Amino acid sequence: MTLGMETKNKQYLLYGGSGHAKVIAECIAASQGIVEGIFDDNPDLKSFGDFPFFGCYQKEKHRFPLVVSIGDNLIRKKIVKNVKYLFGTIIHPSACVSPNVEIGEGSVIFHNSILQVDSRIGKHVILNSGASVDHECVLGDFVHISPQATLCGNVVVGEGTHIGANAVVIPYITIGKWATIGAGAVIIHDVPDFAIVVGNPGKLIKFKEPVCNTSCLKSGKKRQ
Ligand SMILES: CC(=O)SCCNC(=O)CCNC(=O)[C@H](O)C(C)(C)COP(=O)(O)OP(=O)(O)OC[C@H]1O[C@@H](n2cnc3c(N)ncnc32)[C@H](O)[C@@H]1OP(=O)(O)O
Repeated sequence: MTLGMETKNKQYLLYGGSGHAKVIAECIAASQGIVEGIFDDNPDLKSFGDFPFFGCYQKEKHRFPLVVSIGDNLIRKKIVKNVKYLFGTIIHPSACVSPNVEIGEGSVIFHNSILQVDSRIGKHVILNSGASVDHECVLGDFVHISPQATLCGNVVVGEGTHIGANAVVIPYITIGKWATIGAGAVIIHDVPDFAIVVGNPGKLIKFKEPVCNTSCLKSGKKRQ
């Protein structure tokens, strides 16, 4: 599925002046879309490349689909909760995306990544450069699949989980929510929520502390 035609002349906004934003901007340009401006809440940031820079998020300027251009999954989730609804989905023309997939709003699919048949990816997901998500995978919201990572068929990844660069997950594995898979790990067993797993074969080294779930995000407090 090539979205180049659908994206032509379409206008977008970005939220987050990061390296990740630069890649998203190039994806938009490659699809002949237009970055109309960028928000960033950092008061020290005064400009971002040649793009119109708006500073802090302003609801009234949110007139085009927005992409939260921050790689950190938890920060991305916090931002999404605080902006009005209108999100864009960006797919670089070099990505190989089956026509039989579901892609949630706000998700970005970078250069040369692959998304195979009957996969479902949630909202605000990142498929980074050259990531490969094979048939019938299910990815929750706010997942990040890093460059060159490979999910074999029928892998399930929970909300907010980060799969590190070049990691490999064998078929039928379930990875919990808000977990981290280290760069280069090979995952051959299921991974629990909030776990950090590294190495080949993947070994659980610790759990994230403090553990933070969606209810803590709602209340703005960290779970004890
Ligand atoms: C375009 C982009 O840049 S997208 C971003 C892509 N980013 C990534 O892929 C980064 C993935 N992150 C990692 O691999 C990190 O090392 C993490 C998250 C797994 C661990 O980070 P931390 O929690 O800070 O752990 P820390 O660095 O303290 O390491 C803990 C132990 O695990 C080991 N370890 C850490 N990462 C790895 C890894 N990827 N593979 C093997 N062992 C590892 C460390 O050597 C250390 O071992 P030791 O206790 O025997 O000394």
